[in-house]
Amino acid sequence: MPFRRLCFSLARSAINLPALHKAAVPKLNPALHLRRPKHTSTAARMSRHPSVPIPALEKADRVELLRALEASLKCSFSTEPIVPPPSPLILVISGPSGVGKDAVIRKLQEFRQDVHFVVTATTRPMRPGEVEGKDYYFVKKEEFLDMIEKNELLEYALVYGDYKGIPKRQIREFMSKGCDIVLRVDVQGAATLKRILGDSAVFIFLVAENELELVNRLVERKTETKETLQVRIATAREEVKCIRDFDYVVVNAQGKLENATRMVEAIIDAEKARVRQRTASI
Ligand SMILES: Nc1ncnc2c1ncn2[C@@H]1O[C@H](COP(=O)(O)OP(=O)(O)OP(=O)(O)O)[C@@H](O)[C@H]1O
Repeated sequence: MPFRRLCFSLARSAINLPALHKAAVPKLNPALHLRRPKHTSTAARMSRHPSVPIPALEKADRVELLRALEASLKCSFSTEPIVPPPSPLILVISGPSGVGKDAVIRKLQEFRQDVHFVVTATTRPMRPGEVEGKDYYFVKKEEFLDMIEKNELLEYALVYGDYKGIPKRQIREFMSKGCDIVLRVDVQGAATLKRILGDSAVFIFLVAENELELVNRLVERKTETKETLQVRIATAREEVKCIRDFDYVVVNAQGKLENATRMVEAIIDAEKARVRQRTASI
């Protein structure tokens, strides 16, 4: 006998249930039970599912029909959800510098309220338009080293001469609220996170449609010097070779930011529909 049916039978025969987990007892369908006529015969009183002839389907009143079906199957139809709510996800969004990681994440936050972008701590200087606590936590090098010392970071790295790291506390806090978590890391960071989180997180690699567009985007952003531009382009060439280590690749084509963001949303939806859910614990 399936476990759920066994629990239900125990409840029916008034055996003491407190030791059993409450969630294991199916909820009865109130619509059906409220409208049940009172049993009159002794046999009917002895049975909670007296035999009721199944009425003709075309003419039957829906409640009567369901009651008759319950009776013939000798159990009530449960209103418990068939599958539990999906687990919160950890999404790791990575890709070469300038590909549009920040831009996609910003859009994603517009589309979905239940996504929390974990704000990375960094020692790099603030760029024009960036907001403390929203884009990054801008901290001094000494503060960052202190966070490393106290094991407060899930992952950290020295990127182009500046430290970047992911605070663990934020992830725990928002996952416990049922939010999906978005981590934004460079490709080197994604490799580290893969070692730490394995298959418990979803790894997405963002690319431009071609190298020329990526370079254009970096130049347009006007945040780079000639030297850093060269380093970023050379690094991007190497990073693209890592696509195979990711679960998904999303093309963020020129002028198609919304399409790329919708694709990330579709990935989230698909992950939520997985039979074997990923379960991350930090
Ligand atoms: N689909 C797109 N079409 C046109 N421009 C875009 C697109 N996506 C992003 N951009 C622009 O490209 C530039 C780089 O994007 P963004 O800063 O989000 O990249 P990033 O991957 O976060 O870079 P980094 O890793 O260097 O911080 C920004 O000026 C952004 O507005």
